Amino acid sequence: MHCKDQISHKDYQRTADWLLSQTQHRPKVAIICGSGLGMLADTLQCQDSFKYSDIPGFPQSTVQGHAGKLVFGELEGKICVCMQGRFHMYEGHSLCKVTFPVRVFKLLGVETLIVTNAAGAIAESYHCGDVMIIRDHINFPGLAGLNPLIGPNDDKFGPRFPPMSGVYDKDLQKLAFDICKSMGVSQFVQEGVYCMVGGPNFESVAEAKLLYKLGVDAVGMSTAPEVLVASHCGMRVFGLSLITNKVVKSYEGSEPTNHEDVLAVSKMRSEMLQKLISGIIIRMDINNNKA
Ligand SMILES: O=P(O)(O)O[C@@H]1C[C@H](O)[C@@H](CO)O1
Ligand SMILES: Nc1nc2[nH]cnc2c(=O)[nH]1
Repeated sequence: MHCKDQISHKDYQRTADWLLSQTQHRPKVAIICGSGLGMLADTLQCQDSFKYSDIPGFPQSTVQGHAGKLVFGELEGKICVCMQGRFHMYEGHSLCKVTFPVRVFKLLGVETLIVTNAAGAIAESYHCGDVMIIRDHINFPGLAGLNPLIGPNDDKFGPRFPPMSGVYDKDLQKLAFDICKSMGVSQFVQEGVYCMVGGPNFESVAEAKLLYKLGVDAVGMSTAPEVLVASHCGMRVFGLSLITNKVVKSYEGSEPTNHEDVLAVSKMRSEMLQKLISGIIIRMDINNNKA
């Protein structure tokens, strides 16, 4: 299926040019914040902040826990741009709209994309409040033909047939582990496979059992499209899932999942995630990385 919104290179460029005319910041790192995780932007100094509704061409956020602001700022000399709120397919956005900011970031000069999300645990050993470093993903909508890269390929961004093996940068994963160790929070840290489903409903028991059999560790409703588009245009990618709930895999006696609990757990872990992500950004140079 072809993306229903045709977006041309000029459209991305127009938004990028507008942002470049409004801020002196020239970010090398972009962060997309998941549900309830937008306070990561508060770590940035010398902020320039724009409501999505004021940015030409930008989609609008509709989900509780997604503030709908783009924040530019500095973290110990590293210039970053942070999305306080992302766009989801289940809000009715086409995947081109969901991933629109990523291509704009590329045109701003961003080289590294950090994505965070709230996700439900499928793995038995995971607990609420754990942080999962994403090793790989399963893009369920993509496997069924819902993919932001469908349609004419824009060669200025990347190739027609991009590889998706090794998308999540190994050096950044190792750096994240090291930082968690030095923060003394290794006991909360997992590493695994994130699966994107379309949402907005949480999983039925049978779906949860299926995901378990497929080797999924955590399930959510986002992230894979942004990661695909970032990787297609040559960005380095790092991703974190905050485990906000255990997905119900039994017909006996479990509490159903709800968005309020997702937001409550996000709030509980917000400080740790802030420290972890700022640590990664600050130490990227030490590891001789690109940003
Ligand atoms: O934006 P993310 O993926 O963090 O949000 C997750 C998926 C749904 O939007 C919401 C469900 O509570 O949290
Ligand atoms: N699909 C899905 N998305 C989530 N986001 C946060 N928790 C969940 C969950 O259990 N399932």
